[in-house]
Amino acid sequence: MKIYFSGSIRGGQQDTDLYADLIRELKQYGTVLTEHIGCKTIDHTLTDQEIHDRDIAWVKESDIVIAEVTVPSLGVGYEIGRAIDMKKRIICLYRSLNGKTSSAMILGCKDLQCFQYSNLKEAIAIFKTNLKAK
Ligand SMILES: O=c1[nH]c(=O)n([C@H]2C[C@H](O)[C@@H](COP(=O)(O)O)O2)cc1CO
Repeated sequence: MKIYFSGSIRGGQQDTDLYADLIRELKQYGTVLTEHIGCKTIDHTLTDQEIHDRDIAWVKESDIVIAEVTVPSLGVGYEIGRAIDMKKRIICLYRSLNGKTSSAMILGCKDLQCFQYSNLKEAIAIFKTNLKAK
């Protein structure tokens, strides 16, 4: 199974270490196409168009999109929208921080499987229940 993991970069990188942990867990279920999202170092060798075209090609190639949507990100929202149009299975994970929740455009979309969680242990349990190990 090919997994497109989506998480904030320019929207804010405060959760990058958590993304790395989630990606490490997801590798038990398939190939993660976007390991760079768990890495704080940004590759400045690619143009914005190259990043966009590469990532949309990866979304197309993927069997499932798993998005961590706690940090609001235009790119993550855009990828989710494109993946919906491509009829991909999409799981969104979000944490409630300071009483804030995620967008109604995510939580209210019936094409998405959204799960609230608090920590890595709970995310691991969500993966176990909803994904098949390879
Ligand atoms: O350098 C990048 N590399 C990259 O792969 N992306 C993609 C993957 C992420 O899931 C998403 C993050 O969007 P944003 O940067 O708007 O937070 O966009 C986004 C950027 C920068 O916008």
